[in-house]
Amino acid sequence: MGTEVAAFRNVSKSYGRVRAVDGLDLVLRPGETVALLGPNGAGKSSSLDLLLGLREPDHGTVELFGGAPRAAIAAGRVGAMLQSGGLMADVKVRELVRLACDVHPRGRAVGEVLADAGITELAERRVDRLSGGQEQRVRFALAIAGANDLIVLDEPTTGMDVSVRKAFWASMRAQADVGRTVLFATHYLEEADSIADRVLVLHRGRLIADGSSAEIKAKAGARRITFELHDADGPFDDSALRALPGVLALDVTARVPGVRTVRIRTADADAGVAGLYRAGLYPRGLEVTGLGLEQAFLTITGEQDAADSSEFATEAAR
Ligand SMILES: Nc1ncnc2c1ncn2[C@@H]1O[C@H](COP(=O)(O)OP(=O)(O)OP(=O)(O)O)[C@@H](O)[C@H]1O
Repeated sequence: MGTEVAAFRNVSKSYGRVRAVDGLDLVLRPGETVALLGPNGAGKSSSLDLLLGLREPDHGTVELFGGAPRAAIAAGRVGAMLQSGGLMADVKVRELVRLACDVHPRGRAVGEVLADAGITELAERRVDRLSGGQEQRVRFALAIAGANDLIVLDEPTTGMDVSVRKAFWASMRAQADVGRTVLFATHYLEEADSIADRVLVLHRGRLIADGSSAEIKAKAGARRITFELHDADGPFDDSALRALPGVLALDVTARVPGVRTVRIRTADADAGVAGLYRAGLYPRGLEVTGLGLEQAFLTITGEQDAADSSEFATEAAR
C-alpha cells in the first residue's frame, strides 16, 4: 500500500542455528517516530539490516515504500546510521558531510546538515581527531545528508555522555517534526519513552509488544501500590491482598516487627485501593506510582522468558 513506509511480512532470518528474526510482521507508517527495544541479541540489528536490504530474509518479504529495500535506498529515500563501519579518516568533518550531500540523490545543503546535527563548530576538525560521541554526531549528519523520508538509526547514542545525548535526541526529534519517519534501536528506555510515539519490543526475534509507551506500560501492569500494614491495626491477611482486583504481583516484606511493607503491581490501581478499604484493611503511607518504561520492559521480557521456558519444558516432556 502507498501509505506504508516499511513492511515486514512474516520475516525470518537465521544464522546457522541461531534464529535472529522469527516471523516478524510489522508496518511503519509515515511520520512515526519508532523505538525498537529488546535485550542484547533480540534481533534489533538484524531487523534493521533486513529493512535496509543489507541481508536477505530466509522467509517472508521486506518492503520499503512498497518496493524492494535497495530500490528505495537507490532513490535516496532512506538515511541510515549503523553500528559498524568506520569513517573516512584524512578529511575534515565539513568535507565528509559535503561528500555525503553531493552523492545523495536528494542531497541537502551542507551548512543546514551540520547545523541540524549540532556539529557546526566541529566542521573544520579532522574526522580522526573526534571523540566517540562527536563521531556519532557526524554519523548522524551523514544519515540526514539527504531529504530522506525514513531515517534508520541503530543505537545512535552509544558513546555519548548525558548532555550530548540529550542534544542528540533533540536533533532527532527535529527530523521527525519535519515529517520524516524515524526508526531507532536503543537501550536507553526512558529516552525512548519520551521521544518515540511508538515502541516495539523484540525478544528472541519476535515482536512481543507494539504500541505507545503508555500502552506498553499498561500491558506490563503499569502501576504500583505501596503501603504499610501494622499489626496494631488488625491481623495480617495475605489472602485479602491476593483477592484485590487487578493484582499482578504481590510482594510483602517485614523488616520491622509488627510492620509489613506491601508492594502490589496492579492492572487497576483505583480498584485496588478501593478494595483495600473495602476489605477492612488500614494501609498506612499509601502511594500509587506508575512504572517507568524500563520496569515495564523488564516485566514483559521477563514474562516472555518464563513463558518460553515453560513451553520448552512442555516440549521436552513430550
Ligand atoms: N553475522 C552473524 N552471524 C552469526 N550470528 C549472528 C550474526 N549477527 C547476529 N547474530 C546473532 O543473531 C542474534 C540477534 O543478533 P542482533 O545483533 O540482531 O541482536 P540485537 O538485538 O541487535 O543485539 P544487541 O542489543 O546486542 O546489539 C544474536 O544471537 C546474535 O548473536
